[in-house]
Amino acid sequence: MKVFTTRVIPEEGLALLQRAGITVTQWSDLTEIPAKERIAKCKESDAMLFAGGQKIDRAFMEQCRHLKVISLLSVGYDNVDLKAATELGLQITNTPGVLSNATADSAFLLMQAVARKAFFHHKRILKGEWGFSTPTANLGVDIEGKTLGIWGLGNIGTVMAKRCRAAFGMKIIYNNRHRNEAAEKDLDATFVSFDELLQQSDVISVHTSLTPDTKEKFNAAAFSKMKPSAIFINAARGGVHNEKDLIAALQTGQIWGAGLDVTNPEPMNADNPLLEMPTVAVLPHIGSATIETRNAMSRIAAANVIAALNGKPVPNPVNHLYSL
Ligand SMILES: NC(=O)C1=CN([C@@H]2O[C@H](COP(=O)(O)OP(=O)(O)OC[C@H]3O[C@@H](n4cnc5c(N)ncnc54)[C@H](OP(=O)(O)O)[C@@H]3O)[C@@H](O)[C@H]2O)C=CC1
Ligand SMILES: O=CC(=O)O
Repeated sequence: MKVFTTRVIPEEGLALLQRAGITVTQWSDLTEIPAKERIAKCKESDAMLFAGGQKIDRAFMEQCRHLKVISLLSVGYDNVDLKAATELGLQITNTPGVLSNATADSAFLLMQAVARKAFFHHKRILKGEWGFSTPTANLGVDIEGKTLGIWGLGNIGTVMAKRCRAAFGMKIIYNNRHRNEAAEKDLDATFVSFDELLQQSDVISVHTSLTPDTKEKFNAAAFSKMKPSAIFINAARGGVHNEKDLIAALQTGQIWGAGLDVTNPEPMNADNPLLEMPTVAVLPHIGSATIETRNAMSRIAAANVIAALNGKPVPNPVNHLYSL
């Protein structure tokens, strides 16, 4: 049995595949595998393991119907045409749960970096601009006791809420499509409408998946309803906010700051005005990028491949989610 991986995967997942007697071929180049090459590799393989957000569309999958599984090394599957996959009988799997802590930690880090303008100060020091500090200079804002609004209180959103409650005694409000009663009980979280979330939050942290419903939900209309002191955090997908509208909201003081682990497009251009703003912090989509977490993700992605190649039920299917 043969699996092709579109990026070099962490050691632990690789070892699991090899121990299961599967021949692993990896795309070791640091650039994205070209589309033609990807089809050629698919034709030689029984399974594919995808890392990164490369589009997996109907045209590609029509040529790869023989695959026993397309195993994603990610929890997000917005890059896959799930409807087409299911119609073509292709199993798609993901790696939920194990990356929730690391990803929430990146949102937590961004929240504090924005509140204290940490990235801006770091850039100034690099430029030799330590400067003369006065009691009214270099001021950020406190987080303690403020209201955190989570949009998408699922696995990652719940960890972010826990962290913020434990560290800063934040009051938690949230908006989902469905109420999360367990989190309401555990975190004393209050379900609010989307507009109430915008109006009441001091920090809004986005943790929804990217879907037609969530696409560019944070646009001019949404930013105009937020507090001028609000911090916007997005560690989900860049497509959930409209970048032009975010820039305008920051420039006109409609909101105070923004922390982004995800941008649209990725990578962000180095001349993007967001990178020059004192109350903005940007990370290059590193939410799950810790040694422990990426190894855990690779073990799960490998387990999905091994199950599929052995004709067993895959542990983490996502096909059923396309109709939700
Ligand atoms: N920055 C990074 O590196 C990473 C980013 N991610 C992103 O984070 C996302 C969330 O991951 P995870 O927490 O594991 O997923 P979950 O499925 O556990 O949580 C997603 C949440 O979003 C809610 N949601 C979905 N659609 C809507 C909507 N239209 N309006 C309001 N809420 C909605 C869901 O609740 P309900 O359906 O009840 O409304 C659910 O609570 C991933 O899809 C991925 O895109 C993930 C890992 C790393
Ligand atoms: O963005 C990362 C993911 O796991 O989804």
